[in-house]
Formats: sequence, structure tokens, C-alpha cells
Amino acid sequence: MLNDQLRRVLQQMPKAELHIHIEGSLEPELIFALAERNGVKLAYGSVEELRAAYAFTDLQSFLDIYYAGASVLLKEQDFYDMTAAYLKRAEADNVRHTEIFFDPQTHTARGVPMDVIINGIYRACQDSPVSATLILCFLRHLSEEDAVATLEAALPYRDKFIGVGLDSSEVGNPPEKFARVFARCRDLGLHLVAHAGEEGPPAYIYTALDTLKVERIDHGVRCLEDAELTARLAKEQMALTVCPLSNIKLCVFDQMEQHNLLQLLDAGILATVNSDDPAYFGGYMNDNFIATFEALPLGLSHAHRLSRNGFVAAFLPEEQKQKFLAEVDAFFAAV
Ligand SMILES: Nc1ncnc2[nH]cnc12
Ligand SMILES: [Zn+2]
Repeated sequence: MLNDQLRRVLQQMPKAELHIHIEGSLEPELIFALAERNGVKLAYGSVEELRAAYAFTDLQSFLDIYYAGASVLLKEQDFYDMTAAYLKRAEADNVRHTEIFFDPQTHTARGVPMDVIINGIYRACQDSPVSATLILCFLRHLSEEDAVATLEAALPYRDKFIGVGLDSSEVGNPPEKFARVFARCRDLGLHLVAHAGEEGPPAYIYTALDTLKVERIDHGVRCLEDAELTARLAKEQMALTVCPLSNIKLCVFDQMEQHNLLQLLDAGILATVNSDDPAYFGGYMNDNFIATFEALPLGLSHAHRLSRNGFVAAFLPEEQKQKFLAEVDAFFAAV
């Protein structure tokens, strides 16, 4: 059990969140409210019925429900309301900075224009006291041509997102499928990240690094199956955006006691803690920290390190990064 002091520290310490899919922050109550507002028919009769369907066996079983949930988003105000609700929760968890993923293809495929998506999410970020930037994710189960077309459609709004990522069904859709579009994004000066080593093998982490030239690996927990890769990630201080509750809900690990976060830290890897899809996986940032620290032999020094790692791995101007890190160190000096 966690002692009260450590629990309070985990709740109150400054945090950066680097792996949050904004569509995964849509709570069932908001899904139903937006469905009613937009006249969208849902396959579930009530909030309770929908929540009861959140029993996942793997990534795909989750993605099927996640894409269905996102179908209620039609107007700019819908994207604004979803993002504003997430940012309020993040603020309550003492998240100071967040880099938010969004999946435009989930919406453009239903006829929602790109400007509606980006402007709604961006406006909510501007209205929040939490520092927030956006990362456009390509859906890897779709073709690279589709990703290129999505990038072209988003370029008029280039000033509103800082990077691109790669998400959706991992196995069978390796990073190298997206080599050309990532090279183009690199030329455009965008930051690059990719989900790799969540369900997929260490080979996908290698190609995310060497072919896509990503600056962070999202998840990456399967790296420990390859000692050479583990040593390389540590040596290069390549950040992993780890999502503990997600990994349990999607059966990447059977139980939190089996999660490898502490082994990653002990291997010298720049691991961070994040929520992934908090509305679906049973919790936001503080819930992720508390569940992890309850199950694993982690203490104050790990809390300090994880709080720092989030800001170290963030895509922030150096001066702003150092300001946040000073805030973290001041917080822990007072504990
Ligand atoms: N955990 C995850 N893995 C891959 N794609 C996702 N999209 C939303 N959550 C995801
Ligand atoms: Zn994710």
C-alpha cells in the first residue's frame, strides 16, 4: 500500500503528459451528450451499457470501440468541448504541459473538414492555463497515400501542430510502411514520434528509430526483449512514453505487478508515465501514477525522476523546459 505522503506527492507533483489521444479522453457521458446534440445513433442504449463494453482483450478490440465513440464528433464545438474537458482533468492532476495526439483520418473519413478538427482542438488549448501543443497522428492501418493526403490537408494549419505520430493497429503495419511521409514531415521541421513495441516486436522499435527517425517512442515496453536495443535506448536517452493502465487494460501485461516500468528505469531508459486513452482505461495521470506505485516497489526518488523525465522528453523550447524542471526540483526539495 502507498503511504499518505507518497500518494500526496504523486498527486501534487508537476507533470508533463506526452501520450494522450484526445479522442481517448471522450467520457461516455460526453459521448451520449454529443450524440444527442448531433442526432447520431449509438449502438449502446445507455452510458452504463457503453461502459460495460470496455472489456478489452487486445489493442484491436479497444480500437473498434474507440473509433465508434469518436463518431459523435462533427462540429468545431464538439472538438472544443472534448479537449476542454480533458484539459480540465489534466489541470486537476497538476499536469503543467501536455502534447496531445489527434487522429484526423478518423474524422475526415466521415466528412468532417480538417479545419473543424484542428481549430476546435487548438482553440481549447489556447483557452486553457495548461501548456498544450498538438501532434497529428497517422492511422497505420490505412495506406501511406492516405497519410500523405492527410498531411497535405493539414498543412494550411501547420502553425497549429508541432509534430506527427503513428498510431492504430500495430502488428502487420510496421513503421517503415510510412517512410516517405515521415521523411517529408522531417523536411517540414515537424517533430516525429511513433507507437512501437506496444504489441509489435522490438524490430518495429528499430525501424521507428532508423527508418522514421523518431525522437520518442510511444509505449516501447517490448524493448526489454532485446538487450542491445535496451542499451541503445538508454545510451541515446530516447524517451519512451509508457502508459501503465493502458498496458493492463489491453493485456500487454496481465497485472500491474508484472509491468516493466521499474526495469526500464533501472536499465537507464528515459521512461515517462502517461494516460493514453484515459476515458477507456480507467484513469488520468494521477490514477496511472498511483496504480503503478501501488503495484511496484517505487518510491520518492522514482517519483522525482518520472516527474523530471516528462519535461526532459517534452518538445519544449529550452528556456521553458528548464523553468518546468526548476519547478519540479523545487517541489521535491520541499517534500
Ligand atoms: N494505445 C494505442 N495504441 C495504438 N493506437 C492507439 N490509438 C489510441 N490509443 C492507441
Ligand atoms: Zn497511444
